[in-house]
Amino acid sequence: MFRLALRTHRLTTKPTTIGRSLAAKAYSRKANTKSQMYKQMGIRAANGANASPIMEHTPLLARTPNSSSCYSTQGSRPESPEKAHGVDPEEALAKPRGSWVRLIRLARDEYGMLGGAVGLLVVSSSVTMAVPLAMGKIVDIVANKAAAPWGLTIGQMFAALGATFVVGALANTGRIILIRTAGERLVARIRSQLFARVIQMDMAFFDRNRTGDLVSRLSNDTQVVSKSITNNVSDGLRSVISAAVGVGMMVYVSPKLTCVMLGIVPPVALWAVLYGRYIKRLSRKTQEAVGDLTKVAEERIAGVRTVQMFSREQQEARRFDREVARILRLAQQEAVANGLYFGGNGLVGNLALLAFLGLGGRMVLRGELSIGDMTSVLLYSAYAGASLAGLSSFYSEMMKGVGAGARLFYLMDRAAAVDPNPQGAVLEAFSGAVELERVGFSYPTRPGTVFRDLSLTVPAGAHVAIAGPSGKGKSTLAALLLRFYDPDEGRVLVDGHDLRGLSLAAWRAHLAVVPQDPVLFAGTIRDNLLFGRPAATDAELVDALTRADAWGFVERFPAALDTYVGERGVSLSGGQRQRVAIARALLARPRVLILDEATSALDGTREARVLAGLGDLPCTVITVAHRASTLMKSDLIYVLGESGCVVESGTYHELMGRENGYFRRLMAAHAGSA
Ligand SMILES: Nc1ncnc2c1ncn2[C@@H]1O[C@H](COP(=O)(O)OP(=O)(O)OP(=O)(O)O)[C@@H](O)[C@H]1O
Repeated sequence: MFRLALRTHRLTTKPTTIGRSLAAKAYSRKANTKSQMYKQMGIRAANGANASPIMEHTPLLARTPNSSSCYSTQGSRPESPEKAHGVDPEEALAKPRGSWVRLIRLARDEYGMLGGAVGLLVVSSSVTMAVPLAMGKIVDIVANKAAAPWGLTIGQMFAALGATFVVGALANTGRIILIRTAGERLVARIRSQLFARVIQMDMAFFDRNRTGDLVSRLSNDTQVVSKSITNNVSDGLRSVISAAVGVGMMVYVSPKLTCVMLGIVPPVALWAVLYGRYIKRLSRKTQEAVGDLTKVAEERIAGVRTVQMFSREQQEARRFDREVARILRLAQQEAVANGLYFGGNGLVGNLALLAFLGLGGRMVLRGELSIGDMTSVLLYSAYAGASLAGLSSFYSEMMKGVGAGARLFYLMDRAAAVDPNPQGAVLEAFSGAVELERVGFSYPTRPGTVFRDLSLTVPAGAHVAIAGPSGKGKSTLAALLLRFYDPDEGRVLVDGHDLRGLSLAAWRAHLAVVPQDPVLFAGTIRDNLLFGRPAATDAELVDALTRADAWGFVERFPAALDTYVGERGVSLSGGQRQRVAIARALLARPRVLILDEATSALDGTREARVLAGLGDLPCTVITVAHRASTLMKSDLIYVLGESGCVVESGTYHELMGRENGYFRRLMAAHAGSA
């Protein structure tokens, strides 16, 4: 079934190409010499006029590392300080992106709801603002035996006031429901958009940013932002309405008293602006600190086995405490700022009240003002004063939102270092031939060069192995083929096309990589396999597991394919995880399969069974391996050396036959250490 499916795969690989590459591969296993293999693959001999890239490269590769023209630059440049704590250096250099206008625009899909809420707010605020006037009238009715306004009886006046309050309460209820709903919808939308952005970021981004910080942005920052433009805007508008109506009514009742009370506005406004700016800075720092805290918690809980293995629970608890203390310090700074701000405001308000009572009392005594009017102005000024405080807290909350928003906008705006080129070419008939042409590469977070002038060719359908000492770039090759990174120099070619010209998603569909420590997702074995190809049937799952020598143990689990594998696949052994990951890769029907020490946890017999299961696959297989048993099965081996380029290439027997050859010494060292 699986084989049938492979044949009908949508990749319309030319039958002749497959046939030729398979025949070449089959033959090459029997062939004793490299020249026979190349000949069969249709590649001309090394000394021919039109030698293939492999053969052009061979004389260089045949040199020992000392004689190689490649020279080591690894670590030659000073390493950039990698991010250990706090902000991604790239982000720190990015221009500030948060502005309140942009923040408000985030909520454009909720403008309707927010508009409705504003309408209801006007109703409820109008009701609230009618209270002081009504109070003043009641005081005058009681103190001066004045008549109720508009010819109403006192009973009717109380009934009308009661009805007005009910309308106000209903409007307030509606406002709160609309605002909360708009806020939650906004959080949900920003989270979805942000996650979709983050999951598409290039690997350099993930090298710099840690999971916990990104999770914190998705959970905390989104909430701060949403609150600042829903609840906060609503409260701010209520303050604006209260302040405007309050001041208007004060002017209407007594312009003279109003002037005294308005004298406090300029200092309070200045105080509020200073406070808001301070809070904005503090908010950004707090969000970063919360990000770091989440980072530490996430990493240490995920790695709890290692923590306990080294009995480092206390140490890690202390590390967490340090992060908690950092947030606490920032919260304390905010508390002090808060206290000073509101304490100062209260003092100014009370001093203004004293001035008001002095002047107002004198006016009442002189008969310039009734007690009821003085009561009204007093209540309106209390409302207006509270609104001023509300306005400044609106400003500081907005600034908090701008601070948190900057962290979100950075993610939304960041251009991918690797262009996914969605309009790029799609290789419908990809043969599986891969070539690296004079590739130079260093990781963006670590300038020391990994590859310099690296060239190698992997013929279609061949089984090629990459060998070399640890840390010389074997896994990096897979990363370049996946376009997790683009080379700094040179090109990666597939069927002669530069990878950068291809649609990234379409290209990756041709490729499957199984790393040494593959990650399985929390779920069942079936869920994990279907990740490779969601439409696969059970028979195809079993076939892929059989090829990966995994069906034997899966079948014996009581729940078989429906066995839960735990987070990152922890409830499987390392070897079982590797084999399930190989099966998952096979289900993706790749034209190029990269096994990056993907069988390292298996014993020799099991590894041989897995490799035998892959033997007749119509795809190019690139294996990163140290073991002689794996390397022996390859048609061609490229050996990466100290110099960041290929130092030798050939079949296993050719390379082992070289007196004092690099590969031979490498294998001897490996055998010695094994
Ligand atoms: N994401 C990364 N960011 C920065 N440097 C990296 C990254 N991944 C690998 N490196 C560095 O690049 C170099 C090559 O690493 P790579 O993993 O390709 O080596 P390798 O040959 O596969 O090693 P091994 O045999 O130990 O698996 C190493 O010096 C490594 O420290």
